[in-house]
Amino acid sequence: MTKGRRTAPILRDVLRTDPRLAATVVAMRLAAAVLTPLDAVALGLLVDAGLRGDVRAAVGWAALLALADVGSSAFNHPAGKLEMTLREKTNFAFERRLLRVSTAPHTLDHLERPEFHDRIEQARDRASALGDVLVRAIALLQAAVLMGVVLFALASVHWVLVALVAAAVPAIYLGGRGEVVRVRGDERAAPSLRLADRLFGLAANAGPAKEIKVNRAEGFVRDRFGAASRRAYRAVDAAEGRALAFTVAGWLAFSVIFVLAMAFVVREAVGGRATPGQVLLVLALAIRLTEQVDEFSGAMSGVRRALLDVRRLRWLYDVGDTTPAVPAPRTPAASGPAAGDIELRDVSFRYPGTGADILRGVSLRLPVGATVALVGENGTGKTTLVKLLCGLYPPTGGAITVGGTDLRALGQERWTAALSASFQDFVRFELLVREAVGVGRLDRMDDDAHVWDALDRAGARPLVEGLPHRLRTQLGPQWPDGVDLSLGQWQRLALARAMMRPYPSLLVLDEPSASLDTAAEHALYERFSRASHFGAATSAITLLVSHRFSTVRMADLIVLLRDGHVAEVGSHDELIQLGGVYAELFELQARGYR
Ligand SMILES: Nc1ncnc2c1ncn2[C@@H]1O[C@H](COP(=O)(O)OP(=O)(O)OP(=O)(O)O)[C@@H](O)[C@H]1O
Repeated sequence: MTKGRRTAPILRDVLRTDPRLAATVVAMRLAAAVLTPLDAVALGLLVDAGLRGDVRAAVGWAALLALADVGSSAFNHPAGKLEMTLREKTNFAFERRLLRVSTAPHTLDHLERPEFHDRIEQARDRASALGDVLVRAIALLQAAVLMGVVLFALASVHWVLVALVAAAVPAIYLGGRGEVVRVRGDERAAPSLRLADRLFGLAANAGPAKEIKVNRAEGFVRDRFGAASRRAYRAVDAAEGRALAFTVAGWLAFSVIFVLAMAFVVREAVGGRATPGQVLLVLALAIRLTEQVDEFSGAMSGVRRALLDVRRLRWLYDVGDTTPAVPAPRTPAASGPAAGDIELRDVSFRYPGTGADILRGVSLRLPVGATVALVGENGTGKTTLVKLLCGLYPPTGGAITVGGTDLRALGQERWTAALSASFQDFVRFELLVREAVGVGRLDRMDDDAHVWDALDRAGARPLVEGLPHRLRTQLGPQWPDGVDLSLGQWQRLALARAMMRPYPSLLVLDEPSASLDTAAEHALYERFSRASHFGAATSAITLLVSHRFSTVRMADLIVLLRDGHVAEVGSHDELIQLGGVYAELFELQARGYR
């Protein structure tokens, strides 16, 4: 497909964002473009009428002068405001598309691929280009129409004066070249500016500033910030110097013609072939033209720059090629319940774009109703295995089945609906408490009794009862009346979120108590161990990832991962009897607590 054809749908979308608003802005800008040079025409005619002693005509031209001046401001000013709205609306429409692209795949791997992530980030940075392209194109149209009116008015005095408009062409061209040089300078400065921005964020935000202060690294950050900003401005200053040379050359050419045109019209007036009003008219039009040279070259390079950015966004429209599809199921789509024993058969996994298998030959059966604990050293692949079980990645080798059905045949949507999970790096949803918990099951978000039940199951009721507006408390200190929570309190809400689905087929608790205090952790596991806890009561499989062996020991089945494969499996007693790595680690931790 050609470049033009692939850019066209983007531009069409830009126009479709709010066509009525866009048409209003265009109409206002065009009206202003016609009215603006009319003031020069009215001024010239007013002077001539005055010199003739024709008071009625003078009053008429004065009225036109006032109308042209007031009218052009009356159109231009609100048009500027409407353009801001148009730009914002276009940005939002684009961000909606970006969000759709990022969230469309059911799997996670596209988000973890650095090149996809970079592209999304860059696309977001360029989102303003779409609004810009429209607004700049309108500015270009306005400048072109205005110059057309000026050309017509000059020609009405004498055809030679058309040279004045012709002289604007090299000035516009050289001004445009200057803009291109400026843009390149900005691009060269961008990495240093980005670095300076990140460094500023490190020093000025409470979170990272803690570490900076404790390590006495303020001077280091300040020096790096200074060096990065100096680098950025060196690039910008050099570009400004060259751009200025282009602009000055353009203006010199225009000024020479300007002076010659004025000399010509004055000579015509002296010879009685032009009136004083026409001299004034040409002078006023030349001034208008001077303003437009700047406008036109600015708008032209703006459109060019925005189009360049728009072209870089074309991949979003071909996103079907860039987001990896979940491999086609080997078996036909299943229709039975997404429940039953989970079985992993010789599962291996490698993150996209990496060279090593993180999981190798993992074979396991997770029986219905069981609590299975996954243990192992840092980086052995526990969270990776959890992501596979949640269907966030398809295995690169082997298969995962639920009740005998391959997860891929089950369909990610159905499997996600049967899952519930709370992750170690839980999200702090800065919403109302009811919503932050209700996200766990959207169709019951507004059911207060259901939310309270989930809070009960996560042991978070006392926390919410202590908040100023209970379920209706706004979370997040930067919102009006928003409250902040401690890390452990946020984790309790994350747990409650996982409890919104009381009967999942798989409940994943990845380090669910990492931020909980001892009493809260104890209460949590008490609740789990009661009545062979949750799993047996609901036929869910509970998968627990934890480094706390005192917690792990109550699981029905303990799986020890080592270097991406299953090293030991069994109950606590069996593994202690085995006297292997689990027994060693358990003993080590138990000794630590004595
Ligand atoms: N998105 C990713 N892309 C590439 N490699 C990854 C990705 N996520 C994790 N890894 C790598 O996979 C390995 C296993 O990571 P994983 O998070 O599964 O370990 P873990 O056992 O859960 O560790 P921990 O106990 O520290 O939470 C690590 O070497 C890690 O660097």
